[in-house]
Amino acid sequence: MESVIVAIDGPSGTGKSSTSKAVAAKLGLSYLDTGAQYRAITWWMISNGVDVSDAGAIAAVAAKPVIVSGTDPSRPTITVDGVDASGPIRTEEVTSRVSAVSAVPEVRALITELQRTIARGAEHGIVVEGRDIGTTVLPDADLKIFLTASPEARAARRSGELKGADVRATQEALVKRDAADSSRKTSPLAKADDAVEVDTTDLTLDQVIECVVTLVDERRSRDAAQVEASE
Ligand SMILES: Nc1ncnc2c1ncn2[C@@H]1O[C@H](COP(=O)(O)OP(=O)(O)O)[C@@H](O)[C@H]1O
Ligand SMILES: Nc1ccn([C@H]2C[C@H](O)[C@@H](COP(=O)(O)OP(=O)(O)O)O2)c(=O)n1
Repeated sequence: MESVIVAIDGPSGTGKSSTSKAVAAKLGLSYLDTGAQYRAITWWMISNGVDVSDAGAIAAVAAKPVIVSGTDPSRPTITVDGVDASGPIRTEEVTSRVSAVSAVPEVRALITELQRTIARGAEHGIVVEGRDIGTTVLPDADLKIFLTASPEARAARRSGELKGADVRATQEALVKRDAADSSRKTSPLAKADDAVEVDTTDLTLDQVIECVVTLVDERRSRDAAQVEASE
């Protein structure tokens, strides 16, 4: 089977991580959570006393942390300087600061390069999820998906995860982060022109997974037919 690269983008709570992991596991592909990488560098900045409202200060030290992502979809990992960061990157403190850190062009250049290296190294192909994968990181991806869902549905999903969190406050924080991620100058959250948009508001997670697996299969059949026709 030919290697395949799938880019899955969209705002927070649309189902990118759950869908990407499941699709990668079903199809025997690697999996990369690029949001976790931006969270990891944000955690490092906070832990090292860097003023995250100062883009210059962030840029000056952006190359220091060594971020390593494990790409097995059944057990994704992330370390910073050899330390497991999977817990600390999900704190409210990191979530509220990640948009500022990830808007710094030097940070994006370094992390984008890391993401391309990981994608190139994935033997059987990879599902990469984020905000700018289809537009900037992997513009030649074989399949691009853009997931959407209503702010209400996304907030309900997120507050279900953060046990006891207030849905309204969660929705406000989420909408604010989307606005910051969509309006930054460098590589904003955006749908690529050739991405397939899937509104997940009224779909179950299983339906979304099935939809993406079908799109990958269709893409592979189309490629196989083209190769046959050219032989
Ligand atoms: N289609 C769906 N219907 C209901 N819940 C979903 C759906 N997709 C994802 N979820 C749930 O919503 C939460 C956020 O999903 P996640 O995959 O982390 O989104 P994202 O990576 O886009 O932020 C998770 O708890 C997940 O199980
Ligand atoms: N390709 C990416 C992925 C994430 N980011 C930034 C912007 C996002 O608000 C943060 C966190 O992303 P993450 O996917 O972990 O966020 P959620 O799981 O959707 O809450 O990272 C980015 O700028 N570019």
